[in-house]
Amino acid sequence: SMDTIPRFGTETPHEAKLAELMDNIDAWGLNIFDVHNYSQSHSLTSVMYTIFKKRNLIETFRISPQKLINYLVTLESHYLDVPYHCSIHAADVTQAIHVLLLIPSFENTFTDLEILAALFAAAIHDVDHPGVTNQYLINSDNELALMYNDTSVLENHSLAVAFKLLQNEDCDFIENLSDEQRKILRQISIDMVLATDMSKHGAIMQTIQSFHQSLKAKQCKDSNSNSSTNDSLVLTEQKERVQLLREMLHCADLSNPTKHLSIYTQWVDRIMDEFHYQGDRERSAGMPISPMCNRRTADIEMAQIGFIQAIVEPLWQMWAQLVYPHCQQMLDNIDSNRQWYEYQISNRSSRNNTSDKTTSQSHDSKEQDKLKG
Ligand SMILES: COc1ccc(C2=NN(C3CCN(c4nc(N)nc5sccc45)CC3)C(=O)[C@@H]3CC=CC[C@H]23)cc1OC
Ligand SMILES: [Mg+2]
Repeated sequence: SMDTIPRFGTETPHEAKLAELMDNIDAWGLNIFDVHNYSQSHSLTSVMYTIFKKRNLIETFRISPQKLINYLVTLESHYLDVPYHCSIHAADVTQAIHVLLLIPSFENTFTDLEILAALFAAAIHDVDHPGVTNQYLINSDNELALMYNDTSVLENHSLAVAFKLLQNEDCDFIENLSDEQRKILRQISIDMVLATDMSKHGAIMQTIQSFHQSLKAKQCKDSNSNSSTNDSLVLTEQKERVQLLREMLHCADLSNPTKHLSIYTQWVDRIMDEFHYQGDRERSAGMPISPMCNRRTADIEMAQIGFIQAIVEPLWQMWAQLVYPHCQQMLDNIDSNRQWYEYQISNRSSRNNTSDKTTSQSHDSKEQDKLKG
């Protein structure tokens, strides 16, 4: 019954503190690491459950709250304890896409089913990620590369794991969706998660410019000029709405540099931990060491400046243009964060290097050791 389900989906002695944090669930500035700590390491469950309640999705799709919690807790437990691609990353990306969906331009754009699919895709998109890249799995003849013929190996695997978990009767929170709705949810989720493979980044950047220009042309000026959303995007084709959702999840997946510096640098520590563990394995296996993965020659600041300039800033500039002025904060954070890393580099020459900066995160490397094989 309802009274057995805690307010944020999981039992925690810090419910008051979690409530305070969840007041910011609609804000770009939510501290997902605090949510993880105060939810007893259930950030993905508590964020998803809170968003579902807030968006009234439990009523709209007659979802059993208990089955939703069962699914979320099981999904969360299938994220591995790796430095970056853990359940906190899934919670972070899910909360980010929730905020992007709140942008006034999209007030009348997506159906409830598309919103359900988008949040689901974000929550599942990296489940059971082993903390190494597709290329590493291919180069090391990993079972997963064999299974998926070297094609979007990690993304295919996460989708398969996530949908497998849904087959468990106790976790099937979408049982009351019609067959047609289930088919659409599955179709949109597959499309969005496969698009988080960075090998698809170029294709997304190719089409985004012309696609957004066509959308701006269609943008309807609301006749009632004093309404809050005087320029909402209305797209008649589901195909176009899914393309927008695909870009939105890709933006959310590449949103670390759009966050406040104190949050962003924690993600940098984590991704570099993960890349350096992979580089250690490549080195000891006599394999070529992948870009940014060699801890002995790592230039963390340069890698971030390259990541921002080559990938993150161009993508977010396209996105911000479409929803102007609603993503200015993201562009401002990207700019100040890039400048901070440039300042770190300019500061190197004058700073006497007494000790190397070790990453501030100490991670249990048991998941990484599994891969040593
Ligand atoms: C916080 O800091 C970070 C967070 C995430 C990543 C990721 N990086 N990549 C790729 C990006 C392109 N990459 C580049 N390769 C080469 N050769 N040159 C260059 S210049 C610039 C990049 C680059 C390879 C890794 C992934 O696929 C991850 C899985 C899905 C999304 C993004 C994730 C990266 C971060 O900081 C670097
Ligand atoms: Mg991924």
